[in-house]
Amino acid sequence: MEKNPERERNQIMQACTEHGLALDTRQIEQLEEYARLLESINRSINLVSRKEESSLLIRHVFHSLLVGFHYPFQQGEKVLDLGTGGGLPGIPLAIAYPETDFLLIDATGKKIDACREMITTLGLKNVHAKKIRAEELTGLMFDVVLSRQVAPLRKLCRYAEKILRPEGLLICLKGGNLEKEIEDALDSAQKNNGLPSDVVQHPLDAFDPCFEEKYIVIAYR
Ligand SMILES: C[S@@+](CC[C@H](N)C(=O)[O-])C[C@H]1O[C@@H](n2cnc3c(N)ncnc32)[C@H](O)[C@@H]1O
Repeated sequence: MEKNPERERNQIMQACTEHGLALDTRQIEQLEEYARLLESINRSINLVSRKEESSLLIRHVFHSLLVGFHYPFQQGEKVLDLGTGGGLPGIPLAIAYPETDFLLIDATGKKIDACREMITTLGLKNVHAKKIRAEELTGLMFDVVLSRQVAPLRKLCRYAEKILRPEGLLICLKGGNLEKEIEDALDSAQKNNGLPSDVVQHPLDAFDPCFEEKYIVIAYR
């Protein structure tokens, strides 16, 4: 799809306003700058699919912001982005919610280096990046664990249940038919007395045709 920056900006601003996510001019500029940095770094490090670069602002940045339509992050909350890659969904959400603390983790060091470079360039103070595997993370607790296109729900639940506060949520961005995956996660949780006790799936196709068969999946304790 051909880029139309003004149309994309208006699309994002309108949807965010309608869903109670107020973004000021500086935040919009930071989101666009992040999309440019991602596109540029993506030429040397594979952070996002290259064939999708033309509408990167919509496919990746807007897609990440949609989490905020279902979970408005609060001041002082601690959020983990597990398997962040090039900072998705953590960096767009850190821009949109400057009073919330985000930690981005990934098993791949060069992706974390790229995240750190983008965080510094964008001047973000509420987001940090660390090279570590999810299963090695100890001593930290989070209000929300986020994950976009990383692992089956059952596996993400096993990681998240050890690091989520009692009322905490696991929020995933996923695609395709998720019925079997959700059933597996619920079965496994019942056997292990773990996360999740319930899973809710929210379709995203109303926000843009490129989100057809994409969902926000929320796993509750
Ligand atoms: C398909 S990429 C998605 C990246 C990003 N979330 C996005 O939406 O563009 C999956 C990422 O998860 C990371 N990953 C997979 N398993 C992980 C684990 N157990 N701990 C930390 N990172 C992991 C990989 O290194 C990779 O960068």
